[in-house]
Amino acid sequence: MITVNNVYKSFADLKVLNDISITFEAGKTNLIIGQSGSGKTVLLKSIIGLHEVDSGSIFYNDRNFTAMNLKGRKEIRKEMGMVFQGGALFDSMTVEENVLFPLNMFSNSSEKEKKERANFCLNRVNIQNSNHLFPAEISGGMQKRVAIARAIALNPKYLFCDEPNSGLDPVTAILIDNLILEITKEYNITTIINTHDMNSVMEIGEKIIFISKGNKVWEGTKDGIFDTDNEDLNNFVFASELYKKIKKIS
Ligand SMILES: Nc1ncnc2c1ncn2[C@@H]1O[C@H](COP(=O)(O)OP(=O)(O)OP(=O)(O)O)[C@@H](O)[C@H]1O
Repeated sequence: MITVNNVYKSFADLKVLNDISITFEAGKTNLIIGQSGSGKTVLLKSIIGLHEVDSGSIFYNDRNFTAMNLKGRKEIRKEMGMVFQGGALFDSMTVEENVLFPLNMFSNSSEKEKKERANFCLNRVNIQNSNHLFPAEISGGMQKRVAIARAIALNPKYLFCDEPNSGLDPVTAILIDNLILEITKEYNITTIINTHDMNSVMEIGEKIIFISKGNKVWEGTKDGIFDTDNEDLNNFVFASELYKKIKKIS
């Protein structure tokens, strides 16, 4: 579980996060949604410690991450997996080397064990016979799967995904979403996903948090999202013609 308590964050005069409090539960896909510029990435980066918050606190289970020194944070970082926008694989490394990277950084296992673990993770995301290929030689969907394999290499307790299916066709996007959902359940991970994508919300959103102009204005389940009176959320959800039609039908 990750708990965000009364977090504020500004850049000079720009107030980006305003009194944000959220509980992200383990074994669930927690989706942060909101318009471009609403503060989703700043929130995610604050949670993982890439931004220092101005005030408030972030707890990993009962551990106060905000109050920790670098050494303490490093221990918690070992428990985090990350899938960034665009996959963010290292272009100069092969598929296998990409997945070995966190193992080489943080694990004391033998070379043989690390290789076995990398191959287990690649198998888990259905990547076979591609260990020697470079990211430029595989499709966007495969790149995302390799990024997920790399993110789970160290058996994370916490998984962070920033727009994990950006740039993918709708069918591949749903496969990636479901892979993240399955892994979350299988390993009881606290998973936080930033997304604009209403298809992801409907496919895998177990807990949904809607951020607007740096404020948390709504949280609930995907079923509740169509019944809300919140005008900002309605504008976001029904921005596409498809969802306007769904609203009319339901
Ligand atoms: N390092 C930074 N310095 C100054 N301003 C920043 C910084 N990072 C983000 N911002 C500003 O904070 C606001 C929120 O940005 P953020 O990237 O969190 O939005 P977002 O909701 O993730 O948008 P998108 O969905 O387009 O990625 C924006 O106005 C952005 O310009």
